[in-house]
Amino acid sequence: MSASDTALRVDRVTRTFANDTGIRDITFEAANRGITAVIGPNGAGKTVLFTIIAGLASADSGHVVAQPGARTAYCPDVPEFESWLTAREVVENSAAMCGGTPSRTAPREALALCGLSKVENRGVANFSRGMLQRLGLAAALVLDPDVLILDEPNSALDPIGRADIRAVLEEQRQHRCILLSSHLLSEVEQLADHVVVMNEGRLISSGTTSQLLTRAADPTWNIRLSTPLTPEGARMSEHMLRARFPETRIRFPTDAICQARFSSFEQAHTELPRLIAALPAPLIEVTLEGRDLDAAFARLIGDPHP
Ligand SMILES: Nc1ncnc2c1ncn2[C@@H]1O[C@H](COP(=O)(O)OP(=O)(O)OP(=O)(O)O)[C@@H](O)[C@H]1O
Repeated sequence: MSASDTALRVDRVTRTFANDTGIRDITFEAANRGITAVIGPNGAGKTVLFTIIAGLASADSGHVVAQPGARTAYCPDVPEFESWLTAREVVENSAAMCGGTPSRTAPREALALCGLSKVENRGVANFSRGMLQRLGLAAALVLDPDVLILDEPNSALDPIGRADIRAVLEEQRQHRCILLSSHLLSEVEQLADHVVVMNEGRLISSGTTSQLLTRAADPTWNIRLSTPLTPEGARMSEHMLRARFPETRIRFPTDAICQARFSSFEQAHTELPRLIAALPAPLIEVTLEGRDLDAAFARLIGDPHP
């Protein structure tokens, strides 16, 4: 990533606590347009990292380098607001912190974007956690930040709310650097350009979403046949294919799927087309097993039961 494409560089950031928890030696870069997701199990250090990037906490060592004059907004997972304010007042107060610089997003527009127009005049005291999350995002958007940090922005949202916020982030990614953490890995997979994986305070992987999926994937393919085989046909095919491809683990988990596990992606590159040609029926689909972020994440953090 060139310096002009980089919104911020996290350089060997360490912050530890008395109980030996915290984060250690975290280094990565985030692009100035797009979504960088930070994922990791509970206690991995995502919030500690975000509060340091946002300037709300300091590191023991290391640096966070942003573009000169860049504005940062941080939204915690369930933000808290003064209970006597209305939603609109919360967002207007936030906009007032812009210090006279015109924001790309006006308060009422931000409320509308986050699905809060109908309740903009309601007091926030009785807002649900999901509504507070929407409001936190609206209050952050009116600041027109160059770096928008969202700590688990969808943890309290229902499926419709998640789709709404996903649409907002899809649009906002064109204007700013968005850093987000989430345990909903299917959401991350749809949204993120770059994924940073943390575990027990350390960075264990950083790369584009597709690099991560490929790096963590197993060289196992499921080949779906157009016509199911008889049990006898499947047994005979398995026998014949195993004899012909002795280095590949071949089985028929169902009567219409041949599963082939290669020793490496390199071996698969040469063997998979030959195996397909040797199948007893035409195929309709070839998919890489476990090529989703949940499976990649489980493998990266060493979960023996992904
Ligand atoms: N102020 C603090 N004092 C002591 N320990 C802390 C403090 N803040 C965080 N920790 C510890 O640092 C570790 C990382 O915490 P953090 O909240 O960043 O995790 P997380 O990845 O955000 O987890 P979750 O997914 O559960 O939100 C945890 O073990 C936590 O107990």
